[in-house]
This record gives sequence, C-alpha cells and structure tokens, in this order.
Amino acid sequence: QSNLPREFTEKYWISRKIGSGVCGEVKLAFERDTCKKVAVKTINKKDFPSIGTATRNAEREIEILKKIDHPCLIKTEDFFQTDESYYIVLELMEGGELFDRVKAKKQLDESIAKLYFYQMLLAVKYLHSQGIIHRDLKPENVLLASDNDICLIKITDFNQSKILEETSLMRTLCGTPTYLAPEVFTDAVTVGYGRAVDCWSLGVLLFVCLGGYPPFHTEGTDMSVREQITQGCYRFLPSKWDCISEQAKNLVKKLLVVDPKKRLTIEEALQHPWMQDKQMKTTAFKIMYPGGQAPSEGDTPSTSRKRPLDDQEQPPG
Ligand SMILES: CCC/C(=N\NC(=N)N)c1ccc(NC(=O)c2cc3cc(OC)ccc3[nH]2)cc1
Repeated sequence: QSNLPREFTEKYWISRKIGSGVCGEVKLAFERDTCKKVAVKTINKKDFPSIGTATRNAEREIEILKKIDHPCLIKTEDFFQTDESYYIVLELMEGGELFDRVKAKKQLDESIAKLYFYQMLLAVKYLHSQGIIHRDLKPENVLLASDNDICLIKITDFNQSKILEETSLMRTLCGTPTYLAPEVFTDAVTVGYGRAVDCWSLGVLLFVCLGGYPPFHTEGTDMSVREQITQGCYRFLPSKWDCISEQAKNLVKKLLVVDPKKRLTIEEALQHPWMQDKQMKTTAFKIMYPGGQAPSEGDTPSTSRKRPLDDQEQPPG
C-alpha cells in the first residue's frame, strides 16, 4: 500500500485490485464500521507529463463528481489526498466494466443493449443539461451494478470532461455588432457543437454493444483508423449484424455521422423509433429509481430542473 492517509485506513480496509485505468487503479475496500463494500480509485498526481495539468484535471474531475447527481452517473462517497495521490471512494459497481461484459458475451442481446443504451442517453442528457461534456465515453468507462443482464449502469471517469462556461464570443454576439467582422458570425455557426462529440462516442458504444467489435479498427483494412473516422467508413459485418433489427442499425447510422451538425442530438436519439419501447423504459425506471417515483419538479432540488421532466425521464404512463 503506497502511504495511504491515516484517516483513510482508520475508516476503510483496502482489499484487492479490481480494475486498472491509465491514471491509477481501482481497489475493493470495506468501510470498517459497516462492512459496506466500496471502490477506491487512486489518481496519481505524478503520472502525468506536465504536473500542473494533472492536478488541475483531477481537481476539475472531483468538482464535477461532487456536483453531478443522476442514477446513471458514478457517485463519490468520500475523498482523501496525499502529496502524491488522490483517493476517491466510490459506490462499488459489482458488475465491473461494460468492456469486459461485451467481451465475455461476444455481443449483447439487442434488448439488453437497448436497456443499457437508454440509461447512457439519460445520463449524458443530464450531463449536457449541466453544461458538462464527457468527451471520453467508451465501454471501459461504463460500469455495471451487478452480474445480471438487467442492471443499472453508471458512467464514470470525468478526466477528459469539459465544463461549458460563458465565452467572450457569446458576450460579443449579444452586443451590437457595429464594428464586428463577418468571419466572427460565419465562424460562430460551428460553435456550440461540443456536445456532439459525446453523441458520436455513444454511436461507437452502441455499435460495439450490438456488434461485439468496434466500427473503426486497424485489422482488415489499409485505411488508418483516423481516415475511417473522418470519412465515416465502417461496415455492419453480416455475420454479426444479420440478427439485429433495422431500427437499431438505423440509430447507429444516425449517430455515426461525420458532420456534427447533421449528427443526432441526445434528444433526437431518445425520440428514435428504436427507443420507443415502453417495457424497456419501465424496466429502466425500476432499476434507476428503485424507491419508486422518478424525481419530479421540486422534490430533488439538486437536479435544479428549469422545466418539468419531459417524457424521457417521466416513468412511461
Ligand atoms: C475518480 C472517479 C472516476 C474514475 N476515474 N477517473 C479518472 N480515470 N480520472 C473511475 C474510474 C474507474 C472506476 N471503476 C470502478 O469503480 C470499478 C469497479 C469495478 C469492479 C470490477 O469488478 C467487480 C471491475 C472493475 C471495476 N471498476 C471508478 C471511477
């Protein structure tokens, strides 16, 4: 054990390593008084090229982790730090990473992939509503609550996330443009599509869950992965995709659109025919809100909704 803070070891008993990421590892731990199982993510401050960004990144991630509140986003339970590392105590997701589940199953049943994808859409919709772009959505960063196929998922790892704040361009475009050059307007039209990067990644995630292999990869082609992505060049291999519905394929196609302005938004993905599945949504709400009612106006101030939950988050009538 690298020198864990004393107040940490007084409260928790560290067991074994359960996952490892690029910037630190995840260990299983037990809260001494309650014997409750938790996950402890260690983020080493020194494992980064430029020390400054590491600490700033980790502090921003911790700021995000403390601010977010959604059933499909990882929650922190406790937090410690030493000069070398941050120790973040998290709810334990016993099912591990979606990456390993897809690998073990080869490809997910369409109904299971739909249940997980619906939860991912609601989680990312919530993040975007809080002005946060994840920017690193991948199967390694989607955790499963249990070993059952029907289970809650949570998105994690906000290391690459970005908090959208008001920009000087926004303030400029509010004023009278008497002296404003034309290119400020023409360049401005592409501004505000930061969220679209998460929609592309969700398209790749859905492709991997359904097909069991990534749409853009190295083997079997002489195009670089970069070229495949910039040209939107991928294939539905018949052996893997013949058993999958046209509607599912259609949603993948509409997310893996190269032009961010033409790509489906989260809202549009939630409206897609493949997502109009009352039984799946009923199941999703039961695992997301086991206590019963989904939050509505006012009783969960932390969601600070400007308007009542639209039909996406209301339990299906
Ligand atoms: C610090 C919180 C965000 C974070 N990573 N952040 C980052 N990489 N900068 C992060 C990254 C990974 C995890 N992973 C887990 O909690 C986890 C639980 C688990 C259980 C497993 O088997 C039972 C296997 C892998 C697991 N990972 C939790 C949080």
